[in-house]
Amino acid sequence: MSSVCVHGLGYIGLPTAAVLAEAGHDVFGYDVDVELLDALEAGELDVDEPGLDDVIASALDGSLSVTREVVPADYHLICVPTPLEDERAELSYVEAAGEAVAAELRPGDTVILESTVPPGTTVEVLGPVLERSGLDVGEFSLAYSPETVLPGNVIAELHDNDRAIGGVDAASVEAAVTLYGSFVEGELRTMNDPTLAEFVKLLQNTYRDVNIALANEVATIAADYDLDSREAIALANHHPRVNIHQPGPGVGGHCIPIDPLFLGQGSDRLDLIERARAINDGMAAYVTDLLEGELGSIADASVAILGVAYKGNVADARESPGLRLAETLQRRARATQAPGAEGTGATDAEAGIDVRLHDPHVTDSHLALESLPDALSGADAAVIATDHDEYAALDPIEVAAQLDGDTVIDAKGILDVAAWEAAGVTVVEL
Ligand SMILES: NC(=O)c1ccc[n+]([C@@H]2O[C@H](COP(=O)([O-])OP(=O)(O)OC[C@H]3O[C@@H](n4cnc5c(N)ncnc54)[C@H](O)[C@@H]3O)[C@@H](O)[C@H]2O)c1
Ligand SMILES: CC(=O)N[C@@H]1[C@@H](OP(=O)(O)OP(=O)(O)OC[C@H]2O[C@@H](n3ccc(=O)[nH]c3=O)[C@H](O)[C@@H]2O)O[C@H](CO)[C@@H](O)[C@@H]1O
Repeated sequence: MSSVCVHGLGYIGLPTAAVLAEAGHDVFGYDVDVELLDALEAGELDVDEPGLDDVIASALDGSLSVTREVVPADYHLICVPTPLEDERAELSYVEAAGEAVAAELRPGDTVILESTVPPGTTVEVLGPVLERSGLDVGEFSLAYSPETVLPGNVIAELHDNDRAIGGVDAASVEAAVTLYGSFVEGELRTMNDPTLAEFVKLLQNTYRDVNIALANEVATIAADYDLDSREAIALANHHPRVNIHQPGPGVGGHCIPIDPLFLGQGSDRLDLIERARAINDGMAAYVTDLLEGELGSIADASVAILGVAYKGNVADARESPGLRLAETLQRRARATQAPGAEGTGATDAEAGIDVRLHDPHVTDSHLALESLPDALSGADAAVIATDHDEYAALDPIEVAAQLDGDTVIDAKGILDVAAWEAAGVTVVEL
């Protein structure tokens, strides 16, 4: 077993550190966020992921220790953020982690980058930073191995997913295989090229984004033919080589709306990929059109948005389709009231629209979330923007009694339309 220093104890790094400890390694978890380290040391876990708190708690009782300084280790695993800023991947966190590793790097150690990055980052950005240690690549091992876990199923996927491993040389591949082989039950797919592994990771999320854009466009076309898009997609998917994804109010989360754009960092050939982004982002305007179609005008409407988490049964509201819809409704209402006033910063009250937000999972105090009765009470319409189980289980008779109007836009296709229509609700599905 080896010593492993994990850099970045967020959504990816903390479970990875815990699973490595579970596999018997001596794991040191390092993060620049001191409050996070304090909370971990105090055993105060704030994780929104099934089964994760138990795994982390038992790792902290075992061979996972929180460290306030980067320590020398056989392996350094870098799991720091790589946000998109001004259309570029912000790599300063990777560089900072690289510098901290360089200060402790010893001949024979292995550095593995797990963060999602534009192709070329491991070799062109991280490698040179690590060489500030005085060691050349080759004297230490260097690899890229992307994380592919699905939020909501992290622990299982950490173990079960196949893993791409791209090393700068055979020794780097071998070192990374030894580490991942200690806890991964999926296939380890190795390549002597970190850039290829970086590219493959981006392709996976790009495939999903483009496929969802197809589903979203199909939904708008099906509506023009008065057809149920989900039924049509399900029927089309019976073909052995067809797998169209599901339409929705947009694509959210910290990965899929962002990662495809990383492909554009070293290439100006993105075309379909950028169009897919625009189609997915444009679903907020399409849902707004649907509301206008039902309500006539939204300028003075009260609309309850049910769901600001980016997807069902999670608490993460990053790149939230529900919040994008709220902004789009407000912009459209302003433009409707005073043509040309779009983007002038007029308030809701001036525009007359009342957008209420509800989410049973999200706890962000900045979002002015309302209780479900407050959100629904007297509203002209409700939009299901997230496929939380709680929304699928809503009682149509209760909701119909709370709403003033009778329109529900089911942008996630989770309601039993017959039951809702029997309760007097007009359901518009995507
Ligand atoms: N969240 C996901 O579902 C997911 C899945 C696959 C890949 N990824 C990728 O993994 C990477 C990490 O994502 P995340 O969701 O865990 O992010 P996160 O924001 O949850 O956690 C990152 C952590 O890194 C810490 N950090 C920042 N700079 C640091 C430094 N120099 N040294 C040590 N710690 C530092 C932050 O304080 C934070 O706690 C990103 O590149 C992301 O795109 C995320
Ligand atoms: C290739 C892949 O699987 N990658 C996963 C993805 O995780 P995720 O949680 O971001 O992915 P999704 O569950 O797809 O959700 C994204 C958004 O798309 C909407 N959606 C989804 C399906 C659909 O048919 N129609 C939709 O509209 C959904 O509501 C939500 O807003 O990225 C992680 C980080 O890289 C990966 O680690 C993880 O493997």
